[in-house]
Amino acid sequence: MSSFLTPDELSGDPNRLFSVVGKLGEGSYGTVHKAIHIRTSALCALKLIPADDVDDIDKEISIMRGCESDFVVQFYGSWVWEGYLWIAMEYCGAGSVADVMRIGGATLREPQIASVCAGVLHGLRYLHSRGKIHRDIKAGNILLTTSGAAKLADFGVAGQLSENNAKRTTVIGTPFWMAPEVIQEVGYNTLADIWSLGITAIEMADGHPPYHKIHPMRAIFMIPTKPAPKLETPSKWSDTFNDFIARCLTKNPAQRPAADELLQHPFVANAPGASVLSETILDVLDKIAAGALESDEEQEEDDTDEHDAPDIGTMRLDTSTMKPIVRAANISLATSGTLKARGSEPPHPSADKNDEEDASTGTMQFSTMQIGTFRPQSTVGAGDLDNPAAGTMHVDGAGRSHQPYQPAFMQYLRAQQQQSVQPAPAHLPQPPPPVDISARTLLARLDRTIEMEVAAVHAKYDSQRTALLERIRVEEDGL
Ligand SMILES: Nc1ncnc2c1ncn2[C@@H]1O[C@H](COP(=O)(O)OP(=O)(O)OP(=O)(O)O)[C@@H](O)[C@H]1O
Repeated sequence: MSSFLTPDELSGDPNRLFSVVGKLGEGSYGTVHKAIHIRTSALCALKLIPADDVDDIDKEISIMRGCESDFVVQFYGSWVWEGYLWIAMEYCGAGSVADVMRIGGATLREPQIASVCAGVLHGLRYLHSRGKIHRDIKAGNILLTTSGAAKLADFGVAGQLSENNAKRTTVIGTPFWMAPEVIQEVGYNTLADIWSLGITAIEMADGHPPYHKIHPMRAIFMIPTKPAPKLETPSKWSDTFNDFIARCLTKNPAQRPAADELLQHPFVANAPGASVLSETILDVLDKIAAGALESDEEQEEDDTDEHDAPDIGTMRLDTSTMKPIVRAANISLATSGTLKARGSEPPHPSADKNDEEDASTGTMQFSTMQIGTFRPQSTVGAGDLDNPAAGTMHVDGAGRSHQPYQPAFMQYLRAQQQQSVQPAPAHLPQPPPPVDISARTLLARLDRTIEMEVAAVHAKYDSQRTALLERIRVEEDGL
């Protein structure tokens, strides 16, 4: 699939090209919105990143731009416009695998995990054959279409290997999913992604990665020193699945199989097609339509009161200090359309107390400052978009502060949001309920309805087709 954008649309103000339907989620670098390309009516996802970290951003774009695979989210175009980088990309209607598990309230079944792993391995085979390392494989970075196809996304920390530089040493990724050799800084290559896939398979089965109850900074020390993790209850799963995980989680990268080889493993070689996820996705879309996101938001607010510790997002390198940065992925709610983003598991509330354990316990002494810097969401540019009340100011190189630019559609969405949440003062009569629904709201509703109908048609087609194929197979076998 190539971009629907014409060359002249790739310059100038992107506001004129898209009608934004609502927010899909928020990562550690920016916000993602569902949008319609006005000229073609094509749906797409728009990622907005404050353009103050140009090196990182250029890398994400150049890696995405060069990819043409059904297993990698398609890049359509990008613009730098008044302080923000806009990236238009393929829209994946079911959100991330992490979203599906969270909103569905359940982990995935073994055939579903096999189907996702097969998609991820196809995506990795494609990337690795081009010398690219994803470096952040986890359920939150695997997107699903409404028909259940898995695609790799979020190339914010991906790396490119060259002939002169066949191994990387930068510590990067999300702590629980990191391969031992990445943490040890002994040099790593594409096989680091295979380790992260093994951890992701455990995440899809158990609902969280190994060591999730331990502070991520401590987990970083445990991953290289402890034996490779396994499923929480191996006996609940097939031997084939247990073996697939053991192969991915081979501690010595020299013995770890590559994506090509793993695609022959019976766990993925016999994996069912994407339709195995259809029912779960339909259920999730139903829950969203029934207001699951709204109740989720309330829950999120309650949780925020209880736990002060930040969610841990992807680690990236601070180019000025050459130390990893852990940005808090304090993610807010999708206002319409698809799914809310989910960060990594929050660190255990009591974990900080244990940061500096006695070396005699076998745990290395460390403090978070040695590993990197926690940056609360309020200091991350993207957070400013949604929280003008926090009044966060950006400071430019000359020390001048300035309010961040807001794209026109963000101002519109925010005004709409404020209208819907601000109660009238108690002493004034309540205004009559609004009867004049805006065209944008109607369009958003229409879009959501059609999307669900298309997903339902897909699911129906897939199940009838599977049944007919089975009948054909039985009839032909009987001949
Ligand atoms: N192409 C897309 N189609 C549909 N939803 C998307 C798309 N891209 C992102 N999203 C949604 O937006 C959320 C945020 O995505 P983003 O890539 O900014 O951050 P993340 O990967 O969740 O976090 P981090 O950057 O910390 O790894 C995703 O979790 C997903 O719910």
